[in-house]
Amino acid sequence: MSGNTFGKLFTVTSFGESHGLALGCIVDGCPPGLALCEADIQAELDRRKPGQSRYTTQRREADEVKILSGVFEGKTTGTPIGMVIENTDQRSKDYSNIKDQFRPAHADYTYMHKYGVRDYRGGGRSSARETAMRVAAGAVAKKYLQQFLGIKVRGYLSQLGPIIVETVDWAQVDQNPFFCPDASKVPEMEAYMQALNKEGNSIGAKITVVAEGVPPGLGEPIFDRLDADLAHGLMSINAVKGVEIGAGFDAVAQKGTEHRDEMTPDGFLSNHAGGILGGISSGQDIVAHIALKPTSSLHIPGRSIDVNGDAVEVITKGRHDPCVGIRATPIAEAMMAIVLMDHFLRQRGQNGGVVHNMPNITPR
Ligand SMILES: Cc1cc2nc3c(=O)[nH]c(=O)nc-3n(C[C@H](O)[C@H](O)[C@H](O)COP(=O)(O)O)c2cc1C
Ligand SMILES: C=C(O[C@@H]1CC(C(=O)O)=C[C@@H](OP(=O)(O)O)[C@H]1O)C(=O)O
Repeated sequence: MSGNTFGKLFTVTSFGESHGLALGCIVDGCPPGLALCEADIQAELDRRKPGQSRYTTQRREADEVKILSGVFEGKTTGTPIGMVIENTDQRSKDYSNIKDQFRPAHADYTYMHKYGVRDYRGGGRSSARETAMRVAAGAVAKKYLQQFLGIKVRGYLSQLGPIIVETVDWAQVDQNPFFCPDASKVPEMEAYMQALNKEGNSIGAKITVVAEGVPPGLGEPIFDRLDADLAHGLMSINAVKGVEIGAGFDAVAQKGTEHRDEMTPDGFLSNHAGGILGGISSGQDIVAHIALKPTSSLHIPGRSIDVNGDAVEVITKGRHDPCVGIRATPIAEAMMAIVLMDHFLRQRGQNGGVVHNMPNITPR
């Protein structure tokens, strides 16, 4: 299988470049009978699309999705679901002066080493524009998980540079351009981003993503552990430099008595494990955090080399996200939903379902 496909039983293959004609994906493995229409997908795409606030890239794309196949009379048929989005606002000329130069921290240098040729119009295939298709595929998984299993996947911005979010009110997440769950932090974020934009610099961010209602028993014990697959899915998002499940790196400083999630007949007493034990879901909320690096394309000159190996100063024109994390919440949700959907199908294939004759441990 090529590196352009993700998953084992619920697979997502994407194609397309940022400045090409279109982006598309094929979602294979979705069971028949799920009511699905373009509006279901569009609602998720509209959360991710560029050009919606002054704190994101000013490239303006409608990201209007067309479903080409796999849906008949409003329901999935079980055959591959093909979806496509046309690119309309490329402005490739902005990149002509750096076509032979490598932007430090972007993928230009490594793509050239791997392929010996590079689509220098924008980020080409390395542009996070590709994540539109993950969001489209994730919308299918999200809908199935919610409708047939009662699983809800949602996320939020938990840190923007030095600004840490401590209070989570889910109702506020979609009410501001940051996906911030604490409205009282929004003015601080706006002021921070305005100062950053003036400086022409970029900043990192952290996203938290949570799946509620996941039954115990999803996952695999060894290589394809649910946490390993989640880490793969989340780390596969552009600019992600770290993934934590549950306590993550905080576990280093914890003692066993603090970290272990004790159980009572009424449920777990804490969730440091992030809902996964031995690679298998415990029935608690699945909690993951991702760290996104600051955007590499900057108007501030940076030292680099060109295709001949000569020293150059790179200045990137084009339109860029000053903080890529601001738009990453729907993408992280999509990747978590895709992984859970894949493991649900695997569990159904091997065990015929997810309900076992187990003591009734109520998830916290
Ligand atoms: C939602 C989102 C938007 C992004 N926007 C930009 C951007 O405008 N300019 C840029 O240089 N990088 C942007 N990136 C990051 C690049 O796509 C990424 O750094 C590049 O593909 C290299 O991959 P790596 O950072 O994972 O090594 C964005 C990433 C995400 C997730
Ligand atoms: C277009 C989108 O974001 C792009 C992500 C991106 C990058 O390098 O990742 C670089 C910029 O675009 P280009 O490919 O033209 O350089 C962003 O505008 C989008 O998300 O739809």
